[in-house]
Amino acid sequence: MIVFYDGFPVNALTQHTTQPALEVNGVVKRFAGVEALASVNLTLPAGQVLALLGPSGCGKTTLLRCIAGLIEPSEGRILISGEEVSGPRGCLPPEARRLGMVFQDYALWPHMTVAENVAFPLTMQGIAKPERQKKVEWALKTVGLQEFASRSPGTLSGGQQQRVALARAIVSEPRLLLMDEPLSNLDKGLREALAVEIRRLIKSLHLTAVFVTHDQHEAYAMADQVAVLHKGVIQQIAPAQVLYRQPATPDVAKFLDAGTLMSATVDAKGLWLDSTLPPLPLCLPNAEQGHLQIMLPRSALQVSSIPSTYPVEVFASVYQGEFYSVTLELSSGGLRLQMLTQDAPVSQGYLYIDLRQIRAWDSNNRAIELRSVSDHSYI
Ligand SMILES: Nc1ncnc2c1ncn2[C@@H]1O[C@H](COP(=O)(O)OP(=O)(O)OP(=O)(O)O)[C@@H](O)[C@H]1O
Repeated sequence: MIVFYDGFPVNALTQHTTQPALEVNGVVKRFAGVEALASVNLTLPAGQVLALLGPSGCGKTTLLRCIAGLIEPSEGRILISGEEVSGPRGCLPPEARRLGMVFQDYALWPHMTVAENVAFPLTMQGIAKPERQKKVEWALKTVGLQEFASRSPGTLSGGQQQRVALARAIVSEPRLLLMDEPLSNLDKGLREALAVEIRRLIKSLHLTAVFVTHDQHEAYAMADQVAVLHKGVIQQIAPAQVLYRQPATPDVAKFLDAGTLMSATVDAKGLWLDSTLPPLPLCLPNAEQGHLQIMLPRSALQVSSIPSTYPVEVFASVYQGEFYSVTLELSSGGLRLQMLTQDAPVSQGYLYIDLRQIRAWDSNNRAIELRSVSDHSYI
């Protein structure tokens, strides 16, 4: 089937198939003495955008480069649209993988015009000039830069240069679009605008894309699924809302800064945040006892003037535009908790906690479900 976008055929972009666009199976990458990736598995359906998110050194770029064919995995297989591009039988070079790539520093050739930069992959493929011109025109129009075709990249702004890089990445109808920190060289306002623009473009062309970022807001703005990496391991792959509300491990919760992470103890009396405070009415299934890691999400906390078991004081409050980021101190214990509020916080009050929102993990970092032993969800 040939599909047209803005009058131009984009057949290869819109291959309708049930095959995943990308499969990564048991990929390990070792550099001398460093295991950058430890058995990574993921499957990305066609038409989806995946963000690789995580702290510096967690292996995001290594994974993207393995998918691109820029480095060879030590173990495992990578399939693009069902074709093995990396595995025990060897590795296809990047140029044979039919990918589009966008880099953080744009990687445009300064001695070529914008149009020549965009045409470059087509020239390498030996595509004849008339077709090349047509496709370059389409790609530049798609990113809104048709007026800039004869300009030198050096005369463009950062955002415009990244759009040229994007045009070059899509011009040869890639099976997969790969982007390495595509927005991190741009200032905040432009980053947000371009994130939305890139996502719209990817969706309108029915592309499948994988991008690396260390910025969770960028990941949420652009991706359908976010994979959080920690020390070469994918800890969780999920849509942003699931990730934020139900982080699979304490490392994910910590990286997303989704609330206050702390250790706690559970016994027959309840969940103890601190030995000087009354326990929360929560228990484990089968009445197990022991040490846990828990997270109290910001959204689970409220402060009221109506007395509760937990008197609190506002330790610090930072106005952040539409809300205040507040650090509370539990009066009796000195324990500090993070919360958000839209109204200017009063200096003291009583804490109410939505018990249903508390997340817990056992000593092996496995998520476990807490059960309420109270009739109330807020205490
Ligand atoms: N060519 C290399 N030789 C040796 N070690 C490497 C090489 N490339 C990456 N590493 C190591 O592998 C680990 C993962 O690096 P990688 O660049 O994938 O992380 P990252 O998550 O992309 O980090 P950042 O956000 O800082 O770019 C790091 O410990 C890094 O030092």
